[in-house]
Amino acid sequence: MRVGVLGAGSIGAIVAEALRDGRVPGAELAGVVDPAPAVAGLPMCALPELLSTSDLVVECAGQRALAEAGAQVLSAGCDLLVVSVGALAADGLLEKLLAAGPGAVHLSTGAIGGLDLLRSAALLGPFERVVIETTKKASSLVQPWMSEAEADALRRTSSPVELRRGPAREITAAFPKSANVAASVALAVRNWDVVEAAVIADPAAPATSHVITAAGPAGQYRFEIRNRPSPRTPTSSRVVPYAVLSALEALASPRAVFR
Ligand SMILES: NC(=O)C1=CN([C@@H]2O[C@H](COP(=O)(O)OP(=O)(O)OC[C@H]3O[C@@H](n4cnc5c(N)ncnc54)[C@H](O)[C@@H]3O)[C@@H](O)[C@H]2O)C=CC1
Ligand SMILES: O=C([O-])CC(=O)C(=O)O
Repeated sequence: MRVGVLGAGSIGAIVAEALRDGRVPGAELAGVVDPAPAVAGLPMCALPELLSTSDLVVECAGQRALAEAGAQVLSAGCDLLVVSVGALAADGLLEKLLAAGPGAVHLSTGAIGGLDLLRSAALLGPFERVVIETTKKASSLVQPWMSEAEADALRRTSSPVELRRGPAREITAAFPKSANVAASVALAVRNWDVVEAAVIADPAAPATSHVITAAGPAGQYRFEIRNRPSPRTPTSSRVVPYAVLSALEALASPRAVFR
């Protein structure tokens, strides 16, 4: 399987290096598209060239890049592995991608787990309540839409502060580099409206945490994830490129894969 990488920042660079170095059985690196890659020594190319040489493209370039390039990837016949899952909160984007085929759409589990169980349980009956609370280092959560006063208070805070709480669709759009996981949970439970998401800024947070609680007819669940942040891009957890590599391994050589 020839894999193209769209976006070679903290996630994509690790994915591209592993593919280049032959560390994913059955997969090889077709090329990398990024105007400003995080590392040197990758085989850079333009998007049209990537699409003509890849069987599958991994998007690790951000929500806007997925919205702009996703349909083009799929209509070129490449499968697409999405990391910026939160882009799918935009009205109609998932439908547009699914209609753009022949390429198939895959979603990365990214920074969290439990999605398989939530997905299974949602088949028995709708969840009554689902909450995902994300806590990150305060300084990494400043957003362009914040007022100068709010951004300043966030940089200076000495205690944890809940920045926003609301529907998953709104929170993932408000924190596009930090709350893709809220969209992943909503897609797993098959219902955007039941999922409440919160983003909490903690100046002293040694790790990024995601706490997912869910209750429905199949049972009650609580997943608590504490991830080390990426040293390069602290909004992203260090495990995310390895979630991508695990998915690529399963797609390229499916041997005893959990489904
Ligand atoms: N599903 C999940 O659990 C998670 C999803 N993410 C998503 O992954 C994205 C990438 O994360 P990182 O690698 O940590 O960010 P990063 O900022 O380190 O890297 C992003 C890279 O994409 C490049 N880029 C931007 N627009 C591009 C375009 N149109 N075409 C090609 N390259 C482009 C940038 O130059 C940069 O090198 C985040 O923005 C976020 O949306 C991040 C963490 C977890
Ligand atoms: O990496 C993480 O912990 C989560 C993240 O940034 C996101 O969901 O956008």
